[in-house]
Amino acid sequence: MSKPPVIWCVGGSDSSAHAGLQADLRTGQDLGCHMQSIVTCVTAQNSKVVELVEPVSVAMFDAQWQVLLDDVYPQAIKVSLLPNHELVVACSKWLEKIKRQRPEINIVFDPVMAASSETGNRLQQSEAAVDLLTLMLPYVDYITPNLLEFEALTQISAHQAVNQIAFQIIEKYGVSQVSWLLKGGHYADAAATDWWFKGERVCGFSTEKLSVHNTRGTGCTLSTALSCFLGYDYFADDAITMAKAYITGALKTGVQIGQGAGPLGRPGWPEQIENLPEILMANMRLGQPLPFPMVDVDLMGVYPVVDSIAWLELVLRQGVRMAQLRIKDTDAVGLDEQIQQAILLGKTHQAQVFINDHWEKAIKYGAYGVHLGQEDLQVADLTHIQQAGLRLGVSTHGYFEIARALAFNPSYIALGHIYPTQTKQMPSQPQGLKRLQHYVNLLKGHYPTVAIGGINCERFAAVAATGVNSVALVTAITLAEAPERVTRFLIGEFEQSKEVGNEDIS
Ligand SMILES: Cc1ncc(COP(=O)(O)OP(=O)(O)O)c(N)n1
Ligand SMILES: Cc1nc(C(=O)O)sc1CCOP(=O)(O)O
Repeated sequence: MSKPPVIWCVGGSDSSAHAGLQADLRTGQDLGCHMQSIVTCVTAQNSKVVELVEPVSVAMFDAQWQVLLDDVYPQAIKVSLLPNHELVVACSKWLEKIKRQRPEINIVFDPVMAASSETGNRLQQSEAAVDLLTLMLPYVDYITPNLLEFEALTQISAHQAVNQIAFQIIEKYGVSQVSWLLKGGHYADAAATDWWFKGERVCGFSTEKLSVHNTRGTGCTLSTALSCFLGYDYFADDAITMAKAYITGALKTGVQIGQGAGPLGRPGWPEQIENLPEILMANMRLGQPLPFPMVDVDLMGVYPVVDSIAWLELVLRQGVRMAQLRIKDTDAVGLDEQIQQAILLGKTHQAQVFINDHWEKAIKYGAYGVHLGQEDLQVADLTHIQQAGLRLGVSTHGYFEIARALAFNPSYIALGHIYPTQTKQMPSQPQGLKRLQHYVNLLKGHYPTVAIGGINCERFAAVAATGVNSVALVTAITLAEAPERVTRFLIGEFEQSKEVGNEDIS
């Protein structure tokens, strides 16, 4: 069994366990991480009041860091409540040391200043906020203030255009490694949009604002979930998408414990498609409100992606019912003729033949569907493709791209790349089977799925066993010694995996 990521949480003990370290530990446990803690203070609080806050001594604080460091390095560190100035100074020294030794460890800082319970003491002495950013920002990768914390710490108004906020963050703190995640729960909008600022990059993660009562620990839970997903090595945009989906699920499952607002639920790995945020980006085209026509899922299965009519004919003759013509050269001789022949072959074999990239020609000649990458989605005339009755397949490489693709209501979603591939230079690491399984679980019953990238005869059965609707292959077929036999073998394997899947259900 693979080891769980180790995540350190630096923060205060909350006797009610609605927020603070107790909420952090439950979140990490829920996401399969091993959580370790560095206590900054003990608080006596319940769902209604913060009665007393007692910081630990700097000696105790240092001893916790040292003893953990003597034993193991974490994959990520989440820092939250630092109740006084001495502990802010001590924490920044530890972070400096760790960043010097292991710059790859992600540091997430949730600058807690006050509890959201109705009455009581401030959690952080006001003098601790002085120099907080100066001391912490050099070592932090993510900072996750809510609107009130953001304005109090930066003196930048959160009530202005997001490009203006981005500009002022750069003006004040320079362009750095720091990602600012400005949480939108306190805005008086119908939507809860968290804005991510990193240098000039601005991106919104938006969900409908939920009208729920049990909201204690929202900030702790979001920042811990983010730390956990970073600990699993997800990219920043994927980890933020997942953390937002997680917090939405947690808000929906909150429980009334005590007399004030109760704690959030712990909804497990984000696999509910309705909890994925809508992605908002400048210059990103709006989604496609009407769905594209559906594909016939029963005809999906083995999905060869080939670059010539000869190959297309070969695979269709073996019984393949879904295939793609992928000719990357826009100036290829006879491109129009090849696309027309591909469409005709699809009709002859009653197969779903997709055309990669060349959407205008696909429309012109009446193709069954087109397959587009994320960049193509920004430039292709999707309304025209849809009105012409073509299906749309979309490439994705993680949660962020999946969330973005959903706005277009595509006919299927391709998930890549699962294994290392020789066919194409990929900017990211292979996803592997575990991530594929999560994506399939997320999309099942909503969108047909296709796995692609490095899938060969040996790996095929394990990929099919995830329940993915289709497996796309290039070299497993085109470099095979006996491509006809391999294609038929894979068709048989896929049919068998469906039978096993059906047995599982019954
Ligand atoms: C089924 C399937 N999935 C992914 C791709 C890759 O498409 P794209 O992102 O457009 O990259 P190129 O194919 O253009 O390299 C695909 N073609 N088919
Ligand atoms: C064309 C393509 N797209 C990918 C993606 O992840 O989007 S991976 C890939 C190459 C697939 O080829 P092979 O089966 O030879 O590895």
